[in-house]
Amino acid sequence: MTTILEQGNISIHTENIFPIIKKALYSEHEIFLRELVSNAVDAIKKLSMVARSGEYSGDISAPEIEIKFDKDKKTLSISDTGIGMTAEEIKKYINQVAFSSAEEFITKYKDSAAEDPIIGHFGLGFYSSFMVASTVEIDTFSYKEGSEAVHWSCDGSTQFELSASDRTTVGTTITLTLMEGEEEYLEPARIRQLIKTYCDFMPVPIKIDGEVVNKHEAPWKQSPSSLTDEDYLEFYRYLYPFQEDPLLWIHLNTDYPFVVNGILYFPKLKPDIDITKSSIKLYCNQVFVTDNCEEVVPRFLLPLRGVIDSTDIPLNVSRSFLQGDRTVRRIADYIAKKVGDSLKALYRDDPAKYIASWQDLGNFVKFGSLNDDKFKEQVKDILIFRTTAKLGDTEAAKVEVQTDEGDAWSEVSDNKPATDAKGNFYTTLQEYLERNKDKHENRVFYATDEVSQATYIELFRSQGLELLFMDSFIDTHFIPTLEREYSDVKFVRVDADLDDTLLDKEKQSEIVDPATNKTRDDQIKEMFEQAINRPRVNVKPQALKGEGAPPAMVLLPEEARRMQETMAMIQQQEMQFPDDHVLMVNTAHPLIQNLLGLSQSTIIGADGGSSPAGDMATMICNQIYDTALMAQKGFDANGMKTFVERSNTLLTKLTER
Ligand SMILES: Nc1ncnc2c1ncn2[C@@H]1O[C@H](COP(=O)(O)OP(=O)(O)OP(=O)(O)O)[C@@H](O)[C@H]1O
Repeated sequence: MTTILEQGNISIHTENIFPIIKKALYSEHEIFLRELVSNAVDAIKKLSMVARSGEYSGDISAPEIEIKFDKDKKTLSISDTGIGMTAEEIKKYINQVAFSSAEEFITKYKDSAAEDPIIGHFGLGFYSSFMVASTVEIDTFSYKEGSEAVHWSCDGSTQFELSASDRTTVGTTITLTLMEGEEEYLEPARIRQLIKTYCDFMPVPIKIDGEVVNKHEAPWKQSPSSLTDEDYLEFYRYLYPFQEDPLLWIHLNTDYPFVVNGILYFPKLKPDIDITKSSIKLYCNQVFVTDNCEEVVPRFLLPLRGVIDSTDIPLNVSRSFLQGDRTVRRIADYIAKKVGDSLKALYRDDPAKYIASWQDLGNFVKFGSLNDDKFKEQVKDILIFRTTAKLGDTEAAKVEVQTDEGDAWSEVSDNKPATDAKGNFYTTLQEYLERNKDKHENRVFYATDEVSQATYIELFRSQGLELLFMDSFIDTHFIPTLEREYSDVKFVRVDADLDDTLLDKEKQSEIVDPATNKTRDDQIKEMFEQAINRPRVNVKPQALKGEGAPPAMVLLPEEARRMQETMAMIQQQEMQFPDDHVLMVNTAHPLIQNLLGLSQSTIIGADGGSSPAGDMATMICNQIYDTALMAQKGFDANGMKTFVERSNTLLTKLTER
């Protein structure tokens, strides 16, 4: 058994702890203003609660806070029309550090307090004024009947003085005599700027030199039904002046299991966006806390903008505390889920708007999916791609949406697939795979550039094959994620390889030269190989279906191209066009058939040297190759010169005949 030698109370010497509270509790001096104005707002709220309960019958119609300066006396004063304090209350709440009235007050007036929460909690904020003031005075007159106005003063030591005051109006004035070095707080412009930062949305008008300087209405605290689109946009423009309007917004509104209000806006995402920086502003009860929201907002939501307000996020806490805090993590999860739900609801209720914003919204949804598995799961049904298919009425947008009431999932389907402004249709990957499973099961054909891949796209389209456009800057990174998700599915770029459905099997090559066992395809391959004379180009004769199919196409096999893209990304360079590529020669095209005839006619007449027809065939092979290359990449100066010269020579020769 342990023998207890002594038991007792730990004693704290106020003289020692006081400087610590004054200096170390707050990182920045300017915070004092936020604290004093918060106290003033609390006092005003308290008076109106008391009035509502019938305990006060005086006038509460013009609540306000007024800030005044006296440069000669070096004083700054903050007056409020709040509840005031009696001498007893000063002794209790001010003289006893870390003794807040909030708890007592909230217990007593709990119905009103739930509607309009009090900011202060700790009973420390007032003392932050000693960071900048050598003397702090309180002049206060309580609403309580029979009370007398009192004056309190303290010079920063643990001594105070309490005396009678000649104040006649209910409320409180706090007067700070500023210390040397803190004169900046005598400048109205500086105080105005601090009020704008910290107190702009506090619910009471704050006057400096007779003029109200804060906005004093917080749209995020209003009910969404009372706000118009224009109100939301106006608020966005107020928060982020000179920025492009946002695509859409979400109004957060929850009381349980924690209080979170806010408005989050989706801006247009630019490729050069800094995804590690947040510009969401964090508030606690309409008091600005920080615009570094990295801990409260999931990383992938950082590109969003707007305001989050939560009483459950403590005001005076450090970064590391926020990171480890369970409530903060749950708030972050809640926000992510809410964002996902809102996007689903938009897709369900207004697919046209969803599609119209998709160009930008899509980047965001993909970015979120890349970064957060839960979010990926949530948005997988609303991840859409522009398709070359013309979708009929039955191919409706389907999405499951969680109802607000609970966990019931309802499947909603609308019969008219929406299009974008240009009449393009959009589809989910699931729908694409389902629609095309008979033609090409588990293969997704995609294009990344409508202009440069036009020939390829046209070939697919003419054969009734459906292509998806994956042409945003994030898609290159996103395709591998999709492949992991749909492990049986292969993604093939339109210029990677020709699908069997595009080939005319009946025109497959038969043996034409019994002596050498060569097929016609072999002859075509040889002819091109000799003519273009590029060992790294793989000439591949194939018969394409369809009259519109081109005589030749340059193909970049999927795997090799992706390797090249990754290399380019690592080296932060643009992708070089690979020397190793495929030249697909369409043996079904009349030009190729004629060309083979032309080159063979030269063999007969040839005596070892070059013949005019042979030269012509070589020239045409090169022209065909260059034209095919042109669909993939531009020429360099030399290539362009050769191409133009050869074109002119060919035309000249043609007209000579
Ligand atoms: N302007 C004021 N009018 C009336 N009472 C006030 C005023 N300023 C302070 N008080 C009283 O003094 C108490 C202590 O204030 P203080 O700022 O130190 O702490 P708090 O506001 O309760 O909590 P926090 O530390 O979170 O700010 C308050 O709870 C309130 O009762």
